[in-house]
Amino acid sequence: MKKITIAIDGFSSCGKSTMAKDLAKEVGYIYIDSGAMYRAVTLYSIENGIFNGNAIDTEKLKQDIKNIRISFKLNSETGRPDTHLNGVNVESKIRSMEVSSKVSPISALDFVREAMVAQQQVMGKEKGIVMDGRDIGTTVFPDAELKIFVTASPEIRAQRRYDELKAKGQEASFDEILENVKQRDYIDQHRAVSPLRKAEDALLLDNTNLTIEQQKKWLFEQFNKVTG
Ligand SMILES: Nc1ncnc2c1ncn2[C@@H]1O[C@H](COP(=O)(O)OP(=O)(O)OP(=O)(O)O)[C@@H](O)[C@H]1O
Ligand SMILES: Nc1ccn([C@@H]2O[C@H](COP(=O)(O)O)[C@@H](O)[C@H]2O)c(=O)n1
Repeated sequence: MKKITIAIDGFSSCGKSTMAKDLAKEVGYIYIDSGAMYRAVTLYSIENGIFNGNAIDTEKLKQDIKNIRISFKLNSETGRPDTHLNGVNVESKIRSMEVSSKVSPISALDFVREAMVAQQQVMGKEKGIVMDGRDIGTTVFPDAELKIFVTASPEIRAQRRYDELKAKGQEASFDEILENVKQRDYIDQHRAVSPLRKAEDALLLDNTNLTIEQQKKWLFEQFNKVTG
């Protein structure tokens, strides 16, 4: 069967990667979490003195960006790809609240986006890929055969993230998570370069009242409609 490109965009913590991973596994496609790439650049910036408080040394990051290598390696225990930054597994570190609170200003920088989008387009050039993010259907793969835009209420998104962190035994504050979700949505929607928005030809999915199984079934149906 001819392979297609699938772009899943939407607001933070609304279930994009859950849907994308499940579909990719089901149909044997590559899965790429583009948010993990921006998170890895943010972690690099935190660890290499590019942040002074919330101020970003953009000149240093501009020089360093070509030395930031991001790759994904399958974790045999979780069955999911782990993010590696310059050869080091940073999957756990990039999910911290510190990275979450700093990632949107980093991802708003034009030269950072240029570098990430170029890498993402190389990853998807053979098709057979499911990529989730904010600008996949609008900028990275504007010709994707299947585009989905996911949304859910901020409160339910924060609750899901809170439950996830609690289940992992990590410290979490619901209010802090809700604030972060709203703040990232705002910055992501209002940045000058590739702001978060629904592509005109994307299908809208509000999963506020859907279970993981229901949204999985819905996505699989959309995939079957496109691939025939
Ligand atoms: N329909 C759903 N009902 C309940 N929980 C869900 C649903 N979809 C996803 N989740 C859970 O919500 C949390 C966030 O989901 P996920 O990480 O897939 O979101 P995301 O949109 O990829 O987030 P991010 O923007 O941070 O990349 C996870 O714990 C996931 O298991
Ligand atoms: N295509 C993308 C993907 C992500 N971002 C930025 O990264 C942040 C973290 O992404 P998550 O998917 O892990 O939540 C996100 O808030 C965006 O700022 C992006 O700009 N483009």
